[in-house]
Amino acid sequence: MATLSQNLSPGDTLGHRTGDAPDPGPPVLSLRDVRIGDQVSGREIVHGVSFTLTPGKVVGIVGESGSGKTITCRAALGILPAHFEVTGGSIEIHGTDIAQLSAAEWTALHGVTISAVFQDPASYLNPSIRVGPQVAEVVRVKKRLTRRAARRRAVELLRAVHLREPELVYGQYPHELSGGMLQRVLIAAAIAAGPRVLIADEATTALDVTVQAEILDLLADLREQSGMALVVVSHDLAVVAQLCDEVLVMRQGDVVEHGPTRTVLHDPRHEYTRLLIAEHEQYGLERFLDPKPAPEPGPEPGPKPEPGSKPDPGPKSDPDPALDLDPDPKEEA
Ligand SMILES: Nc1ncnc2c1ncn2[C@@H]1O[C@H](COP(=O)(O)OP(=O)(O)OP(=O)(O)O)[C@@H](O)[C@H]1O
Repeated sequence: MATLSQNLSPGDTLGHRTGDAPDPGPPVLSLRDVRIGDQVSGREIVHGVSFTLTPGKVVGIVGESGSGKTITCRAALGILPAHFEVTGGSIEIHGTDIAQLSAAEWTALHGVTISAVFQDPASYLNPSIRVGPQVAEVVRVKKRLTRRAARRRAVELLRAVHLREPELVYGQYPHELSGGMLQRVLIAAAIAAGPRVLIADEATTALDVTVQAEILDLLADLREQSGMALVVVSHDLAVVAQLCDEVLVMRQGDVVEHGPTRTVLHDPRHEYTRLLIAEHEQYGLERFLDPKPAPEPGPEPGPKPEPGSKPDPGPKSDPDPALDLDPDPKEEA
């Protein structure tokens, strides 16, 4: 699969690139013992979530329905429902406590530093506006491009998320596109301003298996090529096994288990995690946990893949200049 943002130069802000020595850099997002309460019922909904995202890192959040995954993400995005509030702990984006941010500062961060894709893309797009201009608007506002440059950029982004005939898609209305196409449009809009963190909340749940696999590849690509960090919320342990470095297992507002994905999925400590894994095994989770051994060793065999390691995606194709996630506005305008 072609890759995204491959022409970021080494000094670009997104930093981490495939093949670099691991230098994660300072956290882009960190949650410390975050508690969230519902002011109406007086109930605490989330009882302390902590994790740290450095550039290029992918953290998964799994757990049963209603366990607090989405609310936790919404807290990190500063978009909690009206009667919810962070009642304890702290959330920092690039070292700044979000409790200190003004509305204008949030507006500046959204899309540029932190962005999100949720399930049900249709509800996030305006049905009466063609999809291309909706993506172009994000670029125009966040990257301060002219209308013409923003249009060109939007088409590039639609191509980058592997929509065939991006020019045609640009002029289509949401109802003319399939669920998978809409989800790609939403991803295009979410990555349009080159965010350092993308929160993907059940972003592939509604899609068929093939489209889901393509979108997961796309997210993995973005992470590898641009150093974008990801929070992946999913019911599906196979998604987490494929994509995430670390996983949190939530149940009823508690994090019952948290650790490297491989460790948690191979050696679950909590009864609930064991149950989740047992439920998934019938759907072939082991495919992702135990990738096939490497083919016949050559003269200098590489290390044997550890159980649970991600399959080697193979060499990346040549950089495509159209795929720079963070173009210089001066050049484009
Ligand atoms: N907008 C809202 N208004 C009222 N209660 C809400 C709202 N959003 C979530 N809740 C409640 O907060 C709790 C946590 O919900 P949340 O959506 O975070 O769960 P989740 O783990 O993401 O579940 P799912 O996997 O079903 O999306 C639940 O009890 C839910 O009913």
